[in-house]
Amino acid sequence: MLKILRESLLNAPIVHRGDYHYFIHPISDGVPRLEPELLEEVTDHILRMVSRDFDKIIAIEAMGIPLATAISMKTGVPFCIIRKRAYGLEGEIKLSQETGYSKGELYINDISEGDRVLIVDDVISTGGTLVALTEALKGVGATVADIIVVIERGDGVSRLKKMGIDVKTLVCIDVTEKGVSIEDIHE
Ligand SMILES: O=P(O)(O)OC[C@H]1O[C@H](OP(=O)(O)OP(=O)(O)O)[C@H](O)[C@@H]1O
Ligand code: HPA
Repeated sequence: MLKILRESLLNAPIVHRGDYHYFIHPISDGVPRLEPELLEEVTDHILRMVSRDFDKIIAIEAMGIPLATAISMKTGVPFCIIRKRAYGLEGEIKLSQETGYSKGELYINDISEGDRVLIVDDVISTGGTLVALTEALKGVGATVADIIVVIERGDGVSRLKKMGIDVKTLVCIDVTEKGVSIEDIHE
């Protein structure tokens, strides 16, 4: 299980974004191409790890989108995208996103009080994105049924755990300038 994910991570190239060693991978970048076999391997695994008790899937632009699309088609549950662009619709919520290498704004639309959401994303690193998103969802009154992230690096998961928020991940990696190594894989 997760054979394609494991092998593709071990072959991922590294580039520098300031001091940050950034790995480039089909799931986190769509580069190189995302083969359907990898997307299916990852999506099937996600569906084995989460409770099925959600009525909306939330994806974070950009690379949460292919995952949410596949999960939506397998479950019949609709998905909403947290966008980097404002629409100016009534009720739109703006949040500040800070990652290990970038800062920007995210905008939530069409999430309401009482929604039970599955949050899906490609990578968790510092946890900055998920901290901001989960706080905003709490403000809206939505319930988070599960948070599932494919690739874990850094201390984001323990940062969220200290806040009482459980994040499930498929694989935990370490990234140096030499490449990716696998620390833990949830097969
Ligand atoms: O845990 P953090 O340090 O917050 O990092 C994780 C975030 O970084 C990436 O987003 P990015 O803004 O690079 O978007 P992308 O999906 O467009 O690559 C990734 O998709 C997560 O959303
Ligand atoms: O190193 C990374 N690579 C791809 N996406 C990411 N999102 C956070 N860190 C990374």
